[in-house]
Order: sequence, then C-alpha cells, then structure tokens
Amino acid sequence: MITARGLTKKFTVKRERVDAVTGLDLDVQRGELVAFLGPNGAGKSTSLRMLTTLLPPTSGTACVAGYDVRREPNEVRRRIGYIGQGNSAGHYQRVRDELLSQGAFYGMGRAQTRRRADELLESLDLAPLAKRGVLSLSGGQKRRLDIALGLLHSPELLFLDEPSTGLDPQSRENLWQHILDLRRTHGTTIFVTTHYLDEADRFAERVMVMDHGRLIADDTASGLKTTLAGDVITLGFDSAGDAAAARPIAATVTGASVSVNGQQLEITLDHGDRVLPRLLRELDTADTAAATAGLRQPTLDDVFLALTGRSLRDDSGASETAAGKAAQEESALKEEVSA
Ligand SMILES: Nc1ncnc2c1ncn2[C@@H]1O[C@H](COP(=O)(O)OP(=O)(O)OP(=O)(O)O)[C@@H](O)[C@H]1O
Repeated sequence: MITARGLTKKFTVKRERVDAVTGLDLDVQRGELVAFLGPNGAGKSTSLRMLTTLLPPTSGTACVAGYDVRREPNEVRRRIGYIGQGNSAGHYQRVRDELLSQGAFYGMGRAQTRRRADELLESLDLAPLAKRGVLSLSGGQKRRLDIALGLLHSPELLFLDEPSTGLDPQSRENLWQHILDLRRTHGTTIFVTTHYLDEADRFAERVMVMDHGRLIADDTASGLKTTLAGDVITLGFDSAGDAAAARPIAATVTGASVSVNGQQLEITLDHGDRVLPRLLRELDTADTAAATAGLRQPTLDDVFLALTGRSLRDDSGASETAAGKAAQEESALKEEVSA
C-alpha cells in the first residue's frame, strides 16, 4: 500500500537548512495498522505530508495506493484520507453541510453522502451539533469533525496525524473504535502518528519510531520491547544508606547495571520475574532486605529510551505551540502552491 525509498525533505528557514526527513525507507502492506512515533520535530508530519502529496519531497520516491506521489498525485488523493493536525473545516460552514461538501468534492452521490455523513455524525457524537457553525465548536468537537471529513469517502488508506490529541478519554476511545471498525469492515490500511504510547501499544500491529528525521526502529510493539527494553525491577529501602549498601549485591545477583535514586534501586534486565525472587533472598541473607519490591513490564517509552537515551514523554504531547504549528502548516501550503 505504501512504499518509500530514500524519501528526504529539507527546508530552508532564514538561510538555515532543516533536515526534516532523511532517507526514509518504508513498506506498508494492505490492511496493516501502523503507528508512527517520535518526539516533537522528529519528522512524522513531514513524512505524512510527502506521502499524501501535500509536500514535494526534496529527493527519493514514494508509491502510495499504487501511484507515484510526484507523478500521479490526483490518483493518490482519490484513494486516501488524510486527517492532519490543523482543523480543516471551513469556519463559516455548518457541520453537516461541511460533510456534504466534502462528499461532493469526492464525487460521491447525494444520497450516499447524506447517509455516510449522518452515520459519521452519529458515531463521532456530532449529531446534536449538525446544524451548528464550525466556528462555534470546541477544539475537541472540531477535531471530531476533521476525523469525520477524513473518513467520509471510506478511503482504502487512511493517514491520521495525531488524531486523538485534544480529545477527552471517551472521545479517544470512540475514535479508536471507529478506526478499528473501519478496518474490520473495509480492510482499510491505517497509518497514524500519535504521542499516546498506550494507543500505539494497544492498537497498532506495527510501530515505527522516528528521531531527528530518521526511522530508527520498525517492528511490532512486543518485538521492540523484547529486543530493546527489559523488565524494570524497583526496590525500595528504609533509607538511602540501605539502598546504597544493597546496590553492589543487586548488581552481582542480576548482572545488570543498577541505578540508585534516593531510597530506591532500579534495575533493567531480561526475565525480571525469574530474577526477582532470588534477588530478594540474597538481599535478605546479606541483611539488606528491601522494604518494597515492584516489577514492571517495559513500555514503548522504555524502548525509545533504549534507542535514544531520551524519554519520549519528556517532550511528548502538544508542547509545540499551536501558533508554531499553524505557521508550519501555512509555510507547507505555500510550498505546495508554488510547487
Ligand atoms: N514548512 C516547514 N518549514 C520549515 N520547517 C519545517 C516545516 N515543516 C516542518 N519543519 C521542520 O521540520 C522538522 C520536522 O517537523 P515535523 O512537523 O515533521 O515533526 P513531527 O515529528 O511531526 O513533530 P510533532 O510531533 O511536533 O508534530 C522540525 O524541525 C520542523 O520545525
């Protein structure tokens, strides 16, 4: 469904070069649900904009839904849905009318458009707002309308750029149920960027991680966790002195590096469940018994930490200002127009 080779995008901002995406190679099969993760500025949106024909690549090639993004952009656009980060609905339209216009843009019949629009209004909890002007909607409501717009023509390939940012937990859950339903009923291929690691973990069968414009990992969530991050044992002691005394014993028993944080020891290792009972016994024998013990399975954040030495949570979320992002969107649009 998607093939990219050496996809690269460089921007020039005030004579300085920004390497937004460098040498992206990827293959996505029909029906896959792929999550694209990375910190702010990693290059996820830029990659999506190139794959959706909104930005011309500086170099490299990409074939999406069977068509070349540079040579056959209209064929690509006909087959994909794209839900970007910015609100795409016209401010002075009413909610339902906006959906009907979208159907017309895609050449859908009137009856079919009306049916589909009402279905989406219902399932995305927008039905009571159908006659409201877009300008009067809250941020989360606008987001749900964006999603309805992207889904209206039931595309065979759907790109979503942080679809759930700004949604409350219930709407997030509804949105995901909708995405999963779409996939179940139509076999839609889904390519989604998200800062919510739990979403990637729960829903995606494949996780790609980007950092500094490069793809640094591509596997299933469990594959990444098994190969890149271990279990984490946390031991609590009555005092910082006890923790310091227990540290060398813990290091010898586990053969792993042990970090001390006040009264706590943290050990990252494989098969923590097997090691923990022995570790507790040895600490007891050495008169440095732990007061508390915990074992945590690795998360995708641990994977990112293992890959880059940084936590994805440090700079995740909507830390980039809306104004900054809007300026980028505008600049991307100008580039599209000039291209
Ligand atoms: N139109 C543009 N003009 C100049 N620089 C840009 C433009 N679009 C993106 N960039 C830069 O390219 C880099 C990658 O940005 P991109 O928006 O692709 O990151 P991202 O991974 O989507 O981040 P986020 O999680 O914050 O959405 C950043 O350094 C960004 O400032």
